[in-house]
Amino acid sequence: MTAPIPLEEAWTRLLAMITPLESEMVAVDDAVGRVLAEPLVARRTQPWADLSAMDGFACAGEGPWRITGESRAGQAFDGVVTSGEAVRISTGAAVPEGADRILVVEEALVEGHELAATEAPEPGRHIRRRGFDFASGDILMEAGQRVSPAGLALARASGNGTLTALRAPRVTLIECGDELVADPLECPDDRLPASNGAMLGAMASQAGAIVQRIGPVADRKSALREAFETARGNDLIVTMGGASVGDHDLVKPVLEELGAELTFWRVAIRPGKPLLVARWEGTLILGLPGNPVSSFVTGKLFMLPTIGVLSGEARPLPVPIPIPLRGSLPEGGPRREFRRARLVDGEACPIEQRDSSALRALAQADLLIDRPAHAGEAKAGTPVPCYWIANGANA
Ligand SMILES: Nc1nc2c(c(=O)[nH]1)N[C@H]1C(S)=C(S)[C@@H](COP(=O)(O)OP(=O)(O)OC[C@H]3O[C@@H](n4cnc5c(N)ncnc54)[C@H](O)[C@@H]3O)O[C@H]1N2
Ligand code: MOO
Repeated sequence: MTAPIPLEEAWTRLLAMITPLESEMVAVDDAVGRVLAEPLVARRTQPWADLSAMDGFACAGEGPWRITGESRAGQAFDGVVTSGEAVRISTGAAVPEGADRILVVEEALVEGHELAATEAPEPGRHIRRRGFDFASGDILMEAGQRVSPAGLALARASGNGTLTALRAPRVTLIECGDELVADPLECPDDRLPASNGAMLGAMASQAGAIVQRIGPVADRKSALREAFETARGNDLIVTMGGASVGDHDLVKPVLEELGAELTFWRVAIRPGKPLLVARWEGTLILGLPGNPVSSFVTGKLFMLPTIGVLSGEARPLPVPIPIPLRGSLPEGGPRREFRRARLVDGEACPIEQRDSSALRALAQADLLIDRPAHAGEAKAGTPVPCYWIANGANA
């Protein structure tokens, strides 16, 4: 048996075997979660004219002024404002030609058509200049960027109805184990409701994948082989469980029988050591360990980046954020460890429970603290690298 490889080497070898998928046109309203294949270019200028940022009066020169009309959002004043004149204006309405300052309603004294100010408005104040946000032809988002809800709004505001994105990856998740039961309401005491498929399925969907789930599959080679055949042709197959060295751990032997090419097996991380990466025809295979926390951590560290590269993400690997430690951490062990932690008052507070089957502690964790192998003791207040996992009270 070969020794587990370091995480960085595992990432390098995994990323090297993934090719991004093809691109297609997508309606912007369906584009959230998709990754741009081409930059998003503005097709209009925003704002289209100088606009008022406040409700009040667009004034020319220092007051007092005479009110000569109104400019509303969507219905601009079509005259010119000359010195000593003003028009009523609403937020988002065009500032008429000649007006050089906005007097807000709260500081206006109106008597009939006469207008004075309790506070003299500064020239230029509360005016949003034409094109200050973006101008037609500007690149607003780069290829490789995932479209967020704000990105969708930007695409619409910039006059785009479609964009070019990579196809969403098709991912099949297979969970295996004789002890697993699909229906949590119908689970005898000596069995276990399957939970990893649902958890990893939700993570994959959130990452933009089209998810199919198979299982729970019995610990029989023929059953597992059949599951792989059903998933054949997908972009990615993720198995959970059966990845270790027990007599019933069948993922590796079945993949070998199917003629899959094993890229590596076992990574020097805790939890998650028995991770397997292979390729079967054009399909990538990730074999995640079955312990639920191990499944989650390897899902975060390997499945999501794989989906990220397939989807076209420019930066698929998780980015650590340094967060000061609450309390201290003892010296690290021989395996690089991902410790669950809560975010409390801006500090990373490690959760005592480290067992890789403990789902309650996982569901309470906001963060994974990345502890290098043989790390020295970390004292209270030391910034430690953390990955945001959004499970806990701050999700
Ligand atoms: N002799 C050794 N034994 C084990 C080693 C080792 O190096 N030598 N590694 C341990 C580590 S670390 C892990 S992690 C596990 C991984 O085992 P498998 O991937 O083969 O997973 P299983 O044995 O099938 O299951 C482990 C555990 O998780 C539960 N499980 C599995 N699938 C699901 C699911 N879909 N939903 C909920 N829970 C699931 C399963 O019931 C087991 O309790 O191996 C160690 N052993
Ligand atoms: O490495 Mo296993 O994933 O700890 O329980």
